[in-house]
Amino acid sequence: HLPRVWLQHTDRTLRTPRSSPSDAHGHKLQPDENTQLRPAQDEASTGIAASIAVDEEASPHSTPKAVARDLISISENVLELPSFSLQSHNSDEEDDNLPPPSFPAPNSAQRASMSDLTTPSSMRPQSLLALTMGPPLSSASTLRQAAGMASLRVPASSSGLQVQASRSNSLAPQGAVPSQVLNLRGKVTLTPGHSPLDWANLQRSGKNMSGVTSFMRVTPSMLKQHNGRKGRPAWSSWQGKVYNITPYLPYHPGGEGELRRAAGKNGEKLFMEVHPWVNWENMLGECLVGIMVGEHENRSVTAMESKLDEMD
Ligand code: HEM
Repeated sequence: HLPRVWLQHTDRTLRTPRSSPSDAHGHKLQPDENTQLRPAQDEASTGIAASIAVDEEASPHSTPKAVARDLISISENVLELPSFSLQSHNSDEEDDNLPPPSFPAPNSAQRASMSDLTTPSSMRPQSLLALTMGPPLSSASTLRQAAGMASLRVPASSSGLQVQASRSNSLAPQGAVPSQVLNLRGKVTLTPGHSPLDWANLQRSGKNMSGVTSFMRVTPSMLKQHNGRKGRPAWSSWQGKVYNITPYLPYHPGGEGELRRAAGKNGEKLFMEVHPWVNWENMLGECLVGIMVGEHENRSVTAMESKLDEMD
Protein backbone atom coordinates (compact mmCIF):
# COMPACT_ATOMS: atom_id res chain seq x y z
CA HIS A 1 0.00 0.00 0.00
CA LEU A 2 1.46 3.24 -1.15
CA PRO A 3 1.00 6.27 1.01
CA ARG A 4 -1.64 8.60 -0.39
CA VAL A 5 -0.17 12.02 -1.11
CA TRP A 6 -1.67 15.08 -2.64
CA LEU A 7 -0.39 18.14 -4.35
CA GLN A 8 -0.91 21.59 -3.08
CA HIS A 9 -0.88 23.45 -6.40
CA THR A 10 -2.75 21.33 -8.86
CA ASP A 11 -2.32 23.63 -11.86
CA ARG A 12 1.43 23.86 -11.57
CA THR A 13 1.83 20.15 -11.11
CA LEU A 14 -0.19 19.42 -14.21
CA ARG A 15 1.91 21.71 -16.38
CA THR A 16 5.34 21.00 -15.03
CA PRO A 17 6.02 17.70 -16.88
CA ARG A 18 5.78 19.49 -20.23
CA SER A 19 9.07 21.22 -19.54
CA SER A 20 10.84 18.33 -17.79
CA PRO A 21 13.56 16.25 -19.57
CA SER A 22 11.39 13.21 -19.81
CA ASP A 23 8.57 15.15 -21.39
CA ALA A 24 9.60 14.26 -24.91
CA HIS A 25 8.50 10.68 -24.29
CA GLY A 26 5.60 11.58 -22.10
CA HIS A 27 6.34 8.64 -19.87
CA LYS A 28 7.49 9.98 -16.60
CA LEU A 29 6.37 12.99 -14.65
CA GLN A 30 8.98 14.76 -12.55
CA PRO A 31 8.03 16.34 -9.26
CA ASP A 32 7.88 20.08 -9.24
CA GLU A 33 10.21 21.75 -6.78
CA ASN A 34 7.33 23.84 -5.50
CA THR A 35 5.09 20.94 -4.71
CA GLN A 36 4.79 19.58 -1.23
CA LEU A 37 3.02 16.70 0.38
CA ARG A 38 -0.47 17.34 1.64
CA PRO A 39 -2.79 15.25 3.83
CA ALA A 40 -5.53 13.24 2.19
CA GLN A 41 -8.35 15.49 3.37
CA ASP A 42 -7.56 17.91 0.54
CA GLU A 43 -8.69 15.36 -2.00
CA ALA A 44 -11.79 17.26 -2.99
CA SER A 45 -9.89 20.39 -3.95
CA THR A 46 -7.05 18.73 -5.89
CA GLY A 47 -8.92 16.46 -8.32
CA ILE A 48 -8.28 13.09 -9.88
CA ALA A 49 -5.74 14.18 -12.48
CA ALA A 50 -3.44 15.51 -9.83
CA SER A 51 -3.65 12.36 -7.75
CA ILE A 52 -2.59 10.28 -10.75
CA ALA A 53 0.45 12.43 -11.27
CA VAL A 54 1.57 12.07 -7.69
CA ASP A 55 1.03 8.30 -7.59
CA GLU A 56 3.46 8.12 -10.48
CA GLU A 57 6.00 10.00 -8.49
CA ALA A 58 5.54 7.88 -5.40
CA SER A 59 6.11 4.65 -7.27
CA PRO A 60 8.80 5.17 -9.94
CA HIS A 61 8.75 1.49 -10.95
CA SER A 62 5.10 1.33 -11.79
CA THR A 63 3.82 1.43 -15.38
CA PRO A 64 4.36 4.94 -16.82
CA LYS A 65 1.18 6.92 -17.16
CA ALA A 66 0.69 9.91 -19.37
CA VAL A 67 -2.75 10.65 -18.10
CA ALA A 68 -2.01 14.03 -16.62
CA ARG A 69 -0.25 15.22 -19.74
CA ASP A 70 -3.03 13.89 -21.96
CA LEU A 71 -5.59 15.71 -19.92
CA ILE A 72 -3.66 18.92 -20.40
CA SER A 73 -3.44 18.35 -24.12
CA ILE A 74 -7.11 17.58 -24.36
CA SER A 75 -8.09 20.63 -22.37
CA GLU A 76 -5.81 22.81 -24.51
CA ASN A 77 -7.18 21.33 -27.71
CA VAL A 78 -10.70 21.89 -26.61
CA LEU A 79 -9.92 25.52 -26.10
CA GLU A 80 -8.43 25.79 -29.55
CA LEU A 81 -11.36 24.15 -31.31
CA PRO A 82 -13.08 26.50 -33.74
CA SER A 83 -16.63 27.29 -32.85
CA PHE A 84 -19.49 27.21 -35.30
CA SER A 85 -23.03 28.37 -35.32
CA LEU A 86 -26.24 26.89 -36.70
CA GLN A 87 -27.43 30.41 -37.47
CA SER A 88 -25.59 30.49 -40.78
CA HIS A 89 -28.22 28.17 -42.33
CA ASN A 90 -31.02 29.39 -44.56
CA SER A 91 -34.09 30.76 -42.93
CA ASP A 92 -37.26 28.69 -42.83
CA GLU A 93 -38.72 30.66 -45.73
CA GLU A 94 -35.72 29.92 -47.90
CA ASP A 95 -36.04 26.22 -47.03
CA ASP A 96 -39.65 26.22 -48.13
CA ASN A 97 -38.65 27.49 -51.56
CA LEU A 98 -36.09 24.74 -52.13
CA PRO A 99 -37.16 21.91 -54.47
CA PRO A 100 -38.05 18.67 -52.66
CA PRO A 101 -35.30 16.04 -52.45
CA SER A 102 -35.41 13.80 -55.45
CA PHE A 103 -36.71 10.29 -54.87
CA PRO A 104 -35.27 7.90 -55.75
CA ALA A 105 -31.85 9.46 -55.35
CA PRO A 106 -30.25 10.47 -58.65
CA ASN A 107 -27.67 7.69 -58.42
CA SER A 108 -29.86 5.00 -56.87
CA ALA A 109 -30.23 1.49 -58.24
CA GLN A 110 -33.98 2.02 -58.32
CA ARG A 111 -33.65 4.98 -60.65
CA ALA A 112 -31.17 3.07 -62.82
CA SER A 113 -33.60 0.19 -63.26
CA MET A 114 -36.47 2.60 -64.03
CA SER A 115 -34.50 4.35 -66.74
CA ASP A 116 -33.50 0.96 -68.07
CA LEU A 117 -37.13 0.03 -68.56
CA THR A 118 -37.91 3.26 -70.36
CA THR A 119 -34.82 3.29 -72.57
CA PRO A 120 -35.21 1.70 -75.98
CA SER A 121 -33.66 -1.74 -76.01
CA SER A 122 -31.29 -0.79 -78.81
CA MET A 123 -29.76 1.90 -76.57
CA ARG A 124 -29.33 -0.31 -73.55
CA PRO A 125 -26.04 -1.95 -72.70
CA GLN A 126 -26.00 -5.67 -73.35
CA SER A 127 -25.72 -6.59 -69.68
CA LEU A 128 -28.80 -4.62 -68.70
CA LEU A 129 -30.67 -6.02 -71.66
CA ALA A 130 -29.93 -9.49 -70.44
CA LEU A 131 -31.16 -8.57 -66.99
CA THR A 132 -34.44 -7.10 -68.09
CA MET A 133 -35.28 -9.67 -70.73
CA GLY A 134 -34.41 -12.73 -68.77
CA PRO A 135 -36.21 -14.33 -65.83
CA PRO A 136 -35.00 -13.79 -62.28
CA LEU A 137 -31.43 -15.00 -61.99
CA SER A 138 -31.21 -18.52 -60.70
CA SER A 139 -28.25 -19.23 -58.50
CA ALA A 140 -25.76 -21.93 -59.33
CA SER A 141 -26.89 -23.81 -56.26
CA THR A 142 -30.49 -23.76 -57.48
CA LEU A 143 -29.45 -25.15 -60.84
CA ARG A 144 -27.28 -27.74 -59.22
CA GLN A 145 -30.04 -28.74 -56.85
CA ALA A 146 -32.54 -29.14 -59.64
CA ALA A 147 -30.04 -30.97 -61.83
CA GLY A 148 -29.20 -33.17 -58.89
CA MET A 149 -32.84 -33.95 -58.32
CA ALA A 150 -33.19 -35.14 -61.88
CA SER A 151 -29.92 -37.01 -61.79
CA LEU A 152 -30.75 -38.86 -58.63
CA ARG A 153 -34.17 -39.85 -59.81
CA VAL A 154 -34.74 -43.53 -60.50
CA PRO A 155 -34.72 -44.08 -64.28
CA ALA A 156 -38.09 -44.69 -65.89
CA SER A 157 -36.77 -47.99 -67.09
CA SER A 158 -33.61 -49.88 -66.39
CA SER A 159 -33.18 -51.04 -69.96
CA GLY A 160 -34.81 -48.19 -71.81
CA LEU A 161 -35.82 -50.54 -74.61
CA GLN A 162 -39.12 -51.59 -73.03
CA VAL A 163 -40.12 -47.97 -72.54
CA GLN A 164 -39.60 -47.20 -76.18
CA ALA A 165 -41.83 -50.03 -77.28
CA SER A 166 -44.76 -48.81 -75.20
CA ARG A 167 -44.49 -45.14 -76.09
CA SER A 168 -47.31 -43.07 -77.41
CA ASN A 169 -47.19 -41.67 -80.90
CA SER A 170 -46.87 -38.03 -79.89
CA LEU A 171 -43.71 -36.50 -81.24
CA ALA A 172 -41.40 -34.26 -79.28
CA PRO A 173 -41.54 -30.53 -79.97
CA GLN A 174 -39.34 -29.75 -82.94
CA GLY A 175 -40.19 -26.08 -83.44
CA ALA A 176 -38.01 -23.01 -83.26
CA VAL A 177 -36.15 -22.67 -80.00
CA PRO A 178 -36.06 -19.26 -78.32
CA SER A 179 -32.64 -17.68 -78.16
CA GLN A 180 -30.85 -17.44 -74.84
CA VAL A 181 -28.90 -14.56 -73.36
CA LEU A 182 -26.06 -14.43 -70.90
CA ASN A 183 -26.53 -12.86 -67.51
CA LEU A 184 -24.02 -10.61 -65.74
CA ARG A 185 -22.05 -13.60 -64.52
CA GLY A 186 -21.70 -14.92 -68.04
CA LYS A 187 -24.16 -17.71 -67.33
CA VAL A 188 -26.99 -18.59 -69.65
CA THR A 189 -30.33 -17.13 -68.71
CA LEU A 190 -32.90 -19.77 -69.49
CA THR A 191 -36.19 -18.51 -70.86
CA PRO A 192 -39.18 -18.70 -68.49
CA GLY A 193 -40.61 -22.19 -68.21
CA HIS A 194 -37.29 -23.81 -69.13
CA SER A 195 -35.65 -24.23 -65.75
CA PRO A 196 -34.00 -27.50 -64.76
CA LEU A 197 -37.03 -28.15 -62.60
CA ASP A 198 -39.35 -27.65 -65.58
CA TRP A 199 -37.33 -30.19 -67.51
CA ALA A 200 -37.43 -32.62 -64.61
CA ASN A 201 -41.21 -32.29 -64.50
CA LEU A 202 -41.47 -32.83 -68.25
CA GLN A 203 -39.37 -35.95 -67.97
CA ARG A 204 -41.47 -37.19 -65.11
CA SER A 205 -44.65 -36.73 -67.13
CA GLY A 206 -43.56 -39.67 -69.26
CA LYS A 207 -44.09 -37.77 -72.49
CA ASN A 208 -42.27 -39.26 -75.44
CA MET A 209 -39.64 -36.76 -76.43
CA SER A 210 -37.61 -39.02 -78.66
CA GLY A 211 -39.30 -37.81 -81.85
CA VAL A 212 -39.73 -41.40 -83.03
CA THR A 213 -42.58 -43.83 -82.58
CA SER A 214 -40.49 -46.90 -82.14
CA PHE A 215 -37.06 -47.69 -80.91
CA MET A 216 -34.48 -47.46 -83.72
CA ARG A 217 -31.17 -48.87 -84.75
CA VAL A 218 -29.12 -45.87 -85.68
CA THR A 219 -26.21 -46.08 -88.07
CA PRO A 220 -23.33 -43.57 -87.97
CA SER A 221 -24.59 -41.93 -91.17
CA MET A 222 -28.09 -41.58 -89.71
CA LEU A 223 -26.62 -40.00 -86.62
CA LYS A 224 -24.59 -37.59 -88.70
CA GLN A 225 -27.69 -36.61 -90.64
CA HIS A 226 -29.58 -35.69 -87.49
CA ASN A 227 -27.49 -32.68 -86.68
CA GLY A 228 -30.30 -30.23 -85.85
CA ARG A 229 -29.78 -28.17 -89.00
CA LYS A 230 -32.36 -27.30 -91.65
CA GLY A 231 -35.22 -28.32 -89.40
CA ARG A 232 -33.86 -31.79 -88.76
CA PRO A 233 -33.85 -33.06 -85.18
CA ALA A 234 -30.60 -33.10 -83.25
CA TRP A 235 -29.45 -36.50 -82.11
CA SER A 236 -26.41 -37.32 -80.05
CA SER A 237 -25.01 -40.63 -78.92
CA TRP A 238 -23.89 -41.59 -75.46
CA GLN A 239 -22.39 -44.97 -74.64
CA GLY A 240 -23.98 -46.69 -77.58
CA LYS A 241 -27.41 -45.10 -77.16
CA VAL A 242 -28.84 -42.32 -79.29
CA TYR A 243 -30.82 -39.45 -77.79
CA ASN A 244 -32.90 -36.73 -79.34
CA ILE A 245 -31.44 -33.63 -77.70
CA THR A 246 -33.74 -31.20 -79.59
CA PRO A 247 -36.37 -30.85 -76.86
CA TYR A 248 -33.67 -30.32 -74.26
CA LEU A 249 -32.00 -27.45 -76.13
CA PRO A 250 -33.92 -24.58 -74.45
CA TYR A 251 -33.53 -26.28 -71.07
CA HIS A 252 -29.79 -26.80 -71.23
CA PRO A 253 -28.17 -24.67 -68.49
CA GLY A 254 -25.04 -24.34 -70.59
CA GLY A 255 -26.97 -22.87 -73.51
CA GLU A 256 -28.29 -24.14 -76.80
CA GLY A 257 -25.09 -23.45 -78.67
CA GLU A 258 -23.02 -25.61 -76.40
CA LEU A 259 -25.45 -28.48 -76.56
CA ARG A 260 -25.72 -28.24 -80.34
CA ARG A 261 -22.01 -28.96 -80.59
CA ALA A 262 -22.85 -32.54 -79.68
CA ALA A 263 -25.54 -32.82 -82.34
CA GLY A 264 -25.11 -35.43 -85.08
CA LYS A 265 -22.25 -37.18 -83.31
CA ASN A 266 -21.04 -38.91 -80.21
CA GLY A 267 -21.39 -36.32 -77.41
CA GLU A 268 -19.53 -38.24 -74.75
CA LYS A 269 -16.24 -36.40 -74.97
CA LEU A 270 -17.72 -32.89 -74.96
CA PHE A 271 -20.14 -33.83 -72.22
CA MET A 272 -17.49 -35.33 -69.97
CA GLU A 273 -15.17 -32.39 -70.49
CA VAL A 274 -17.74 -29.97 -69.09
CA HIS A 275 -19.81 -31.79 -66.49
CA PRO A 276 -18.96 -35.41 -65.81
CA TRP A 277 -21.15 -35.21 -62.70
CA VAL A 278 -24.34 -34.79 -64.72
CA ASN A 279 -26.29 -37.99 -65.36
CA TRP A 280 -27.02 -37.94 -69.10
CA GLU A 281 -29.10 -41.09 -69.13
CA ASN A 282 -31.44 -39.99 -66.39
CA MET A 283 -31.82 -36.50 -67.72
CA LEU A 284 -32.61 -37.53 -71.27
CA GLY A 285 -34.33 -40.83 -70.53
CA GLU A 286 -37.50 -39.85 -72.39
CA CYS A 287 -35.48 -38.68 -75.38
CA LEU A 288 -33.98 -42.08 -76.20
CA VAL A 289 -34.16 -42.77 -79.90
CA GLY A 290 -32.40 -46.10 -80.08
CA ILE A 291 -29.02 -47.76 -80.14
CA MET A 292 -26.01 -47.31 -82.34
CA VAL A 293 -25.40 -50.10 -84.83
CA GLY A 294 -23.01 -50.66 -87.68
CA GLU A 295 -23.53 -48.84 -90.94
CA HIS A 296 -25.51 -51.69 -92.54
CA GLU A 297 -27.61 -52.74 -89.55
CA ASN A 298 -30.31 -50.15 -89.72
CA ARG A 299 -33.46 -52.18 -89.27
CA SER A 300 -35.64 -51.06 -86.40
CA VAL A 301 -35.64 -53.18 -83.28
CA THR A 302 -39.40 -53.54 -83.40
CA ALA A 303 -39.22 -54.95 -86.94
CA MET A 304 -36.55 -57.37 -85.86
CA GLU A 305 -38.49 -58.33 -82.77
CA SER A 306 -41.65 -59.02 -84.80
CA LYS A 307 -39.64 -61.16 -87.18
CA LEU A 308 -38.29 -63.13 -84.26
CA ASP A 309 -41.84 -63.47 -82.96
CA GLU A 310 -42.93 -64.89 -86.32
CA MET A 311 -40.13 -67.42 -86.20
CA ASP A 312 -41.28 -68.50 -82.74
C1 HEM B 1 -26.53 -33.89 -74.13
C2 HEM B 1 -26.55 -33.99 -72.87
C3 HEM B 1 -26.30 -32.88 -71.88
C4 HEM B 1 -26.95 -32.72 -70.75
C5 HEM B 1 -28.06 -33.62 -70.21
C6 HEM B 1 -26.42 -31.55 -70.10
C7 HEM B 1 -26.84 -31.07 -68.88
C8 HEM B 1 -26.31 -29.99 -68.25
C9 HEM B 1 -26.63 -29.60 -66.92
C10 HEM B 1 -27.59 -30.30 -65.99
C11 HEM B 1 -25.90 -28.49 -66.63
C12 HEM B 1 -25.86 -27.75 -65.31
C13 HEM B 1 -24.73 -28.38 -64.56
C14 HEM B 1 -24.43 -27.72 -63.26
O1 HEM B 1 -24.82 -26.56 -63.04
O2 HEM B 1 -23.75 -28.36 -62.46
C15 HEM B 1 -25.15 -28.18 -67.79
C16 HEM B 1 -24.30 -27.10 -67.87
C17 HEM B 1 -23.48 -26.90 -68.94
N1 HEM B 1 -23.32 -27.71 -70.02
FE1 HEM B 1 -24.38 -29.34 -70.45
N2 HEM B 1 -25.45 -31.01 -70.86
C18 HEM B 1 -25.34 -31.80 -71.97
C19 HEM B 1 -24.43 -31.63 -72.97
C20 HEM B 1 -23.51 -30.67 -73.04
C21 HEM B 1 -22.55 -30.53 -74.05
C22 HEM B 1 -22.39 -31.50 -75.22
C23 HEM B 1 -21.83 -29.42 -73.77
C24 HEM B 1 -20.66 -28.81 -74.49
C25 HEM B 1 -20.35 -29.03 -75.70
C26 HEM B 1 -22.34 -28.85 -72.58
C27 HEM B 1 -21.89 -27.69 -71.96
C28 HEM B 1 -22.37 -27.18 -70.81
C29 HEM B 1 -21.89 -25.96 -70.23
C30 HEM B 1 -20.83 -25.04 -70.78
C31 HEM B 1 -22.60 -25.80 -69.05
C32 HEM B 1 -22.50 -24.61 -68.10
C33 HEM B 1 -21.60 -24.95 -66.96
C34 HEM B 1 -21.61 -23.79 -66.00
O3 HEM B 1 -22.31 -22.81 -66.20
O4 HEM B 1 -20.92 -23.89 -65.01
N3 HEM B 1 -23.36 -29.61 -72.15
N4 HEM B 1 -25.38 -29.09 -68.76
